[in-house]
Amino acid sequence: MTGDVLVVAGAVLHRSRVLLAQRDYPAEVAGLWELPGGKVESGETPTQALIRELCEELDVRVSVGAPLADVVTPREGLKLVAHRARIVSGTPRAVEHRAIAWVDAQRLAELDRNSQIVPNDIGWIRELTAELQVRPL
Ligand SMILES: Nc1nc2c([nH]c(=O)n2[C@H]2C[C@H](O)[C@@H](COP(=O)(O)OP(=O)(O)OP(=O)(O)O)O2)c(=O)[nH]1
Repeated sequence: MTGDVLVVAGAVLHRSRVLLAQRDYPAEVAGLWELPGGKVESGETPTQALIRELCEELDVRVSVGAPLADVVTPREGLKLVAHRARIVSGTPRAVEHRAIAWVDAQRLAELDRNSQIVPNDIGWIRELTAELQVRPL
């Protein structure tokens, strides 16, 4: 349907870790961790939007891979998808977030247990936790 908002997030993977970003706003989610990303703008593909967002938010160039299984629809008119991504150039830094962190499966599970993940992302985090456990250190 036109007018729907699509948000694309990146599961940036390196060996057995994924890059998480800590939100600084709004108050309800400030301090919680998410996959970086943002809204797909008109005329963009989700891949193009993710490349742009990760450049703006992390100051890196990425290549975009396969989507995670979970498609999240927190409310009507809003859909969230996540794609695996890899850094092809640059060193990530928190341009728009409070902090960023490379997180392994154990730390990811701990953040989930402690309710430190934004609620919409929990399906992705569980999928990633399982995936990171079988990736080479
Ligand atoms: N980026 C991102 N947004 C998420 C995640 N989970 C989740 O519910 N969201 C929501 C929060 C926001 O309502 C929306 C994306 O907003 P945003 O502020 O990151 O994106 P943006 O840069 O395009 O937005 P804007 O502030 O320029 O309007 O999706 C996630 O893992 N990553």
